Amino acid sequence: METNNQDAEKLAAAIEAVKLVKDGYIVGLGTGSTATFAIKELGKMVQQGLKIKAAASSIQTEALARSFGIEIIDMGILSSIDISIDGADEFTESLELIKGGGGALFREKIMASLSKKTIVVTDASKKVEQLGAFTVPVEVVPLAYQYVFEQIIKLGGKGMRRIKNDKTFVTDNGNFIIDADFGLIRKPVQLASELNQIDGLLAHGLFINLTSKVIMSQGSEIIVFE
Ligand SMILES: O=C(CO)[C@H](O)[C@H](O)COP(=O)(O)O
Repeated sequence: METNNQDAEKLAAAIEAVKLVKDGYIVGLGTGSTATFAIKELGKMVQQGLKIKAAASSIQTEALARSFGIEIIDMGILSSIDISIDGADEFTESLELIKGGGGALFREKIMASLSKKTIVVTDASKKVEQLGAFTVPVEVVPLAYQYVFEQIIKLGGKGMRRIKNDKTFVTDNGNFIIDADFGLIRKPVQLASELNQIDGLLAHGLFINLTSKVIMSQGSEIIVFE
């Protein structure tokens, strides 16, 4: 369960991250509760005159950004994004992440790939020694569902179809999510590369070499990993 303290940490990390946004930037907007704090802060800055355009990593984020008057551009026409700000479900000091708890991993991964700088904002609960306490979300094209599910088992994982409100969760791209439990992940680079080879698997939540900086808030302290 989220605590007020966790929310205060998320807000503090978000406030620190938005300081890196400059006039004229194209900004990538993440998805989730921590990214939401950053979007709201950026919204205030836009209302005070900051000139930015933004690419959104989910339909929900796009609606929130527009509600603050942030101009949205289609990510599909961009060849680069100046900076993106997003959350994470887990991160290590070597800037490897698990993302996708909110189901936006595919767009978030494309956004991070396009970004000159990707800033991850977190509270202190997200820092781990080794990834894997959080299951790895895997976005799968529905017709490949059973095939991908069985490939995950072959890699030593246990898959679970994501369900929300008693129904199969459907991503913004019309796909399903398998939450794959690989236990503690000793070789995230190897696992990421094995998952990348599965046909029908659109994206997985292991984000390797995609993060410039993690801004973590812990109590009244801001700690930066880069
Ligand atoms: O990857 C994500 C969404 O797909 C989020 O960034 C991640 O789930 C963290 O969310 P929150 O900030 O709510 O803890």
